[in-house]
Amino acid sequence: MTATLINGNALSKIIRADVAARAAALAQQGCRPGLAVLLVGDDPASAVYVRNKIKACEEHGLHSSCDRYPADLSEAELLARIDALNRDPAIHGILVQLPLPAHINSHKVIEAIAAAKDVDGFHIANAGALLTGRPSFRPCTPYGVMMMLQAAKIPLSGASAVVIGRSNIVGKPMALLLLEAGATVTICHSKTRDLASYTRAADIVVAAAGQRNVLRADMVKPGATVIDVGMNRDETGKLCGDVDFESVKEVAGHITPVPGGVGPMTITMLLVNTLTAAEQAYAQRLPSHIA
Ligand SMILES: Nc1nc2c(c(=O)[nH]1)N[C@@H](CN(C=O)c1ccc(C(=O)N[C@@H](CCC(=O)O)C(=O)O)cc1)CN2
Repeated sequence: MTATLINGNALSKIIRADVAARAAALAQQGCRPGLAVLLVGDDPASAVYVRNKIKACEEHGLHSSCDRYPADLSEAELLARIDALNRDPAIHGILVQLPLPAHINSHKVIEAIAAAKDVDGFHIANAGALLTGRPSFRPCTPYGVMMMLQAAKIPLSGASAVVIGRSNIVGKPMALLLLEAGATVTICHSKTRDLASYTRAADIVVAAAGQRNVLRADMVKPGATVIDVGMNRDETGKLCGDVDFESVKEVAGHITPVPGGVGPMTITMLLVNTLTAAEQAYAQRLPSHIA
C-alpha cells in the first residue's frame, strides 16, 4: 500500500488565505504588517528562498523590504542595519537569511534582533520560551511540520517520535514542539549508533539531517508518518530530501514530498509569525503599529 501524501502546497494555500484575510483586517485599522529580510552573500539557494518569501508577502498583503549585501559585508554593518530595523515602526518582523558568511557570528546577529520582531523564532529569548513550554514565535520549519501533522490528524499524544538532526533551526525546536504535544521524543544525529533501531520503533520520523537517503524503507515501521525536511540535490541536480521517497512511500502510512512538502510550509509559517508580530504590536500600541 502506498502512503498518503501530506501536501505542503495545498495546506499552505488554506493557511495563506487566512493570513491574507487577517492582514487585510489589520490594514483596515491602519497597520500593514511589515517584514524586513536581510541576505548576505550570493548563495543561490538562499537567493531563491528570499525571493519566495518576498513574493509570498506581496501576494498576501504584507509589506516587505529586502536588503541584499555582498559576502564581505562586515558584522558591524549588519548589526547597525538590524538596530535601525528594530526601531523602524513599519517593520514588525526581521529575518536574517541563514547561513551567513563564516566571518559573521550568527548567534550575535540573531541576538541583536528585538525578540518581539524575531519572526524566525531563533532569538535566545524565543528559544528559551519554547524550552520552558511558553512558546512565542515558533521556528517556521518545525511550526510548519506541526501544522502538517495536525492537518493529517496524526495522533501525537503518547506517540513515539524520532527527529534525525540536532540543528538549532530545525532538530532541537522540532523535538520540543513534539514533546509539548505529548510525544515521546528521541533526537538522533550523526553520532547516533544504529539509527535504524530508533527509527524502526517510531510512529513518527522527522528527517532533518541534511543528507540524502538518510532514511530508507527498511528503517521505517509499517504505517509510520515520515516527514522530510531535507533540501538536497541528486547527481542530476534534481531537488530531493533526506528520505528515499520512492521506497519509503511503500511502507509509511503518511509521507511528505520534496519539493512541495515542508518547504512551502516554512514560508507560510513565516507569514503567520509576521502577522502575529504585527497584531501583537498593534494590540499593545507599540510604536511599530504605525503603518
Ligand atoms: N533565516 C532563516 N534561514 C533559513 C531558514 C529559515 O527558516 N530562516 N530555513 C532554511 C531555508 N528556507 C528558508 O529560509 C527554505 C527552504 C526551502 C523552502 C522551499 O519552499 N522549498 C521548496 C523548493 C524550492 C526550490 O525549488 O529550491 C519545496 O520544498 O517545495 C523554503 C524555505 C535555511 N535558512
